[in-house]
Amino acid sequence: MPDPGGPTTAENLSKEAVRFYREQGYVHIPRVLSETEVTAFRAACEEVLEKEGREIWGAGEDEVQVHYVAQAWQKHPELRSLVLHPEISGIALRLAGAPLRVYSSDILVKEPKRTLPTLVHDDETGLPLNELSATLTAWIALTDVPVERGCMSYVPGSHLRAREDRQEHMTSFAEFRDLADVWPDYPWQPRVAVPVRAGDVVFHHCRTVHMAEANTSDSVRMAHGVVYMDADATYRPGVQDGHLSRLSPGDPLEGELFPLVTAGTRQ
Ligand SMILES: O=C(O)CCC(=O)C(=O)O
Ligand SMILES: [Fe+3]
Repeated sequence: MPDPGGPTTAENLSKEAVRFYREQGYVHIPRVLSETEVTAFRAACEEVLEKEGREIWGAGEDEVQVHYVAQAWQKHPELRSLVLHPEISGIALRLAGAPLRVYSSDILVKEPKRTLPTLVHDDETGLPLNELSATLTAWIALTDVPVERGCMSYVPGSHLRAREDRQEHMTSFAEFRDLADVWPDYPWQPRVAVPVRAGDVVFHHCRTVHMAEANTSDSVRMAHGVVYMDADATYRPGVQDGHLSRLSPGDPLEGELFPLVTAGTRQ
């Protein structure tokens, strides 16, 4: 895909990038954040990590895939402005081609030398939501992430696979099925590793199969994952839905905890 060279904005995002995303289920958008923004957002993530502590994605302290802080955007004003960043959310809107709301944001850390690969999954399985069609994740790099530091990899076109090859939902982690069980063709699919520089963003559809490498480098990998959901998504009891406990099944997710993303407005 031609690279325009300067910063990528919601306005100058190419039609090729949108087409690539719709066909492949992911797209790497270079230079969305400036160096100054990366420094500020990374500092905010470090403050939240320090203050809130972090949870483990993985089997235990010796088998960490990722350290994370959930709902991070509600824990620091700077991170609220990251999830509502006009270019990131504006690009998400153009890729999705449908109205979106912020669902969640996670700080995603892989410590050097001691983190395992992130397991193969798609995001739909773990989202406690109905009515997903355009829902996507913006994976925002706040450090350089070459392959050796734990970059993301994607199975191109996997968001378009048949329903019988997907685990659409789970109500507990015990239900989680290995992807090769769910999708017998998975082991023969190509995977594309996407190394990124700080300030780049990779977007992926909620059904796109993805994973991340281990961090075998000497320094930390810091990223921020923002899930932008279909604006009319409703609650479907599932995993990691403690923050939705005031909702009943089928309720819309609205209001200030799930802000609508609007093109071109700084909020
Ligand atoms: O950061 C990682 O290693 C995994 C992140 C992920 O799965 C996601 O953002 O959907
Ligand atoms: Fe994911």
